[in-house]
Order: sequence, then C-alpha cells, then structure tokens
Amino acid sequence: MGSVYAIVPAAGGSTRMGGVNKQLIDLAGRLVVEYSLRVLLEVPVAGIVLVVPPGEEQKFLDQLKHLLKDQNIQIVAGGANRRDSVGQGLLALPAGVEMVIVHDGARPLARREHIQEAVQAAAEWGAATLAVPVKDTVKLAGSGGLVQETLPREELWQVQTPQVFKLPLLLEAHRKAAGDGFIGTDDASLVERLGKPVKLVRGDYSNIKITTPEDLIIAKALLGSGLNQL
Ligand SMILES: Nc1ccn([C@@H]2O[C@H](COP(=O)(O)OP(=O)(O)OP(=O)(O)O)[C@@H](O)[C@H]2O)c(=O)n1
Ligand SMILES: C[C@](O)(CO)[C@H](O)COP(=O)(O)O
Repeated sequence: MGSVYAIVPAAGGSTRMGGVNKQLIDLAGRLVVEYSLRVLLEVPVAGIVLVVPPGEEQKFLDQLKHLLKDQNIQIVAGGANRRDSVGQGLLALPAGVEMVIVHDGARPLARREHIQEAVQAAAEWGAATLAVPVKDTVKLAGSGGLVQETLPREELWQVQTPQVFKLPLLLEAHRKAAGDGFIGTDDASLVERLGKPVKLVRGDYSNIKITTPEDLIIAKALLGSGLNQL
C-alpha cells in the first residue's frame, strides 16, 4: 500500500453546539480535535491536513503547538460547507499520496483498529466508511407529519468517519460534486454519485460525533469507560 495521508475537517460553525468551536473544547484533559489527530497518527499516516475556520488558523496553531512541533500536521483554511473544507484539504496534499483518510475533527472516539480495517477495505474497493447497523426502527416521514413508510432496518447503517479513499477516486468525486452543485453530508456520498462502490466497515457505536452539548457528556463517559483509550 502506498502513502496514506489524512484530512481532518474541523472548519464547521459548531452552530448546534451554540457557536463555541467544538473542536477546541476540552474533553477529559485534551481538546476534542486532538483525539482525532492522535488516533490518525497511530494508524499511522504520513501526514495530516487539518482544515480550520478561515481566520482561526493561529488559534489552532497556538492550542495544538505541543502536538504540532513533532508531527507532520499542516493547517489550512476551510470553506463554507463540509465538502468545500475537504476540498481545501485535497488541494493541500503533497505529491505521492495514494490513499486519503477523511476524519471529522469532531469525532474523538474512533479506534485505530477500525481505521486500519477501513484502509484495507479501501485498498480493495476504492472507498470505505466506518458504520454501524441502525438500532432503532426508522420511519420515512410523509406530508403532515404522518408516517409514509417503515424502512427495512436490516438494510440501514448509520455512517461515521473515518472514510477512506484512493486519492484519484476522491478527487474525481469532488470534481463532479462541485460541478453539479451537490454538497452532501459526507465524502462517501460523492463517490456513490459516480456509481462506484463504497465498502461498509463495521465500527463501534461509541464513535460518536460531537454535535450538541450532551454529546460531550456521553463522550466523557465513554472515555472514562476505557473502551476508547489510545
Ligand atoms: N464548513 C464546514 C462544515 C463542517 N466541517 C466539519 O465537518 C465535521 C462534521 O460537521 P458537523 O458536525 O455538522 O459540524 P458543524 O458544521 O460545525 O455543525 P453545525 O451544523 O452544528 O454548525 C466537523 O468536524 C466540522 O468541523 C468543516 O470542516 N467545514
Ligand atoms: C460525515 C458525517 O460525520 C458522517 O456521519 C456526517 O455526515 C456529518 O454530517 P453533519 O450534518 O455535517 O453533521
């Protein structure tokens, strides 16, 4: 397998967190984004492009300086949506990269073994994403707040990051999505639009995304449980 690099989008507005940059919140003694960076370094990866809100580059440099001094982590400014932020990360990749791991800066509990499995799956299939089977019954809402349909749960997966791609495939997917004005909520969906396969790799339910304040309480409890320590 060739050179594996990571892009960590951390340039969102954290609106559902109340506007405080959630990647820079302290979670049991470390910044939320630091967990995402550290597990990627453990995979290992050749380097990381960390994508941050425009104008916040210095803040991230200052708060992560203890980690950045020894590690190949570059900080770049992101875009108005997640796709554009990952796109800025793609522009910053050095020559020779073959595989790219995209991992949310707001997902501090991913496990190294699962990321390694996703890298292997992407080497075989071109694209892979961590995911877990949906636990609840999911219904499609119709008009007037009425249920239109109950979806077949055995076919439903809740998708997470990391998502791993062969670089030429991810570049093609981003070019097409940008050309079509399609934004999407993850990178795998951009590859799906090309009609190319994305392999589901079963991860952990504990790999939550920090989205609203209660997620911090859940993440802290999960860290305390020892399940997700590096
Ligand atoms: N323009 C954007 C939007 C999102 N993200 C990143 O994509 C990940 C998943 O996005 P989400 O949790 O939705 O973050 P926010 O967009 O910040 O959330 P909100 O909708 O509450 O503002 C996060 O790590 C976020 O920082 C990004 O890099 N650039
Ligand atoms: C990429 C992602 O984390 C996979 O679950 C998710 O789609 C991000 O969605 P959001 O709407 O940006 O929170």
